[in-house]
Amino acid sequence: MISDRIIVPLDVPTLEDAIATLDKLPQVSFWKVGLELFVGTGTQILYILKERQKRIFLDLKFHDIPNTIAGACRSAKAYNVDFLTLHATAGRQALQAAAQAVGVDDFRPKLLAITVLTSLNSRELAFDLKIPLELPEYALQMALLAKESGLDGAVCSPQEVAQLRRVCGDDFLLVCPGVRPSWSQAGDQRRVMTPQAAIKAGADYLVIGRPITAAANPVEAWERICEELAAVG
Ligand SMILES: O=C(O)c1cc(=O)[nH]c(=O)n1[C@@H]1O[C@H](COP(=O)(O)O)[C@@H](O)[C@H]1O
Repeated sequence: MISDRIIVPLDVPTLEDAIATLDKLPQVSFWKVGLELFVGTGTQILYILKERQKRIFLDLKFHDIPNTIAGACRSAKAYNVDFLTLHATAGRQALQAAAQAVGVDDFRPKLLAITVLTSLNSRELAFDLKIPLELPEYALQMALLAKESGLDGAVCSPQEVAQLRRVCGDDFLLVCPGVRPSWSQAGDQRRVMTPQAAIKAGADYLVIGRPITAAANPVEAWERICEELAAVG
């Protein structure tokens, strides 16, 4: 089902808020737990999601030295989450250490590398971060580094997903935040596309938060996105 390819982030500060969001949207099968909720409330939400038989994307975006990354990945594996993120810019050794730490069994989380955050534009990449490559080329290089290092996939903007799909192949998972239906606000996202365009361009999964969770009627927003995606076929 196309709706199983939409991941909704639980970007809220408390467990009560998270549970209220889960209760409001029982149709959602895949939830993302990120820094705000995890730092604020710890691991309890992971058990709640498991009890409700939901898939879990643990988005802690590790960025550290290889030894620390490996330990963090081993610790995260214990929660039986489906996806886990780390920054490609942690470097080849750290990415390889992460892949080795989670192992090859069926219960390991799929490791996804952040390429270039969807809140950045090409000007910031060049002038603030001093990256001399064009943004799409840099995102592609980060994805290739992740693939060569043994990761399962990458997180990228929908604006780069077609190129990453072409070069990285069909068995490399591509997860796209920065997704905005035509009727929603971009907010702090800089490189956005609509859900239909992102799926057509080759995304496996879409991360869509505020257009659903901050909508006046989240269920209606969710259904509208699902209907729009169903039309893609
Ligand atoms: O790793 C992520 O999920 C992520 C990577 C990225 O480049 N951009 C990005 O927005 N995200 C996450 O995707 C979600 C997007 O939420 P909305 O902007 O509300 O749709 C947030 O939870 C972000 O932390």
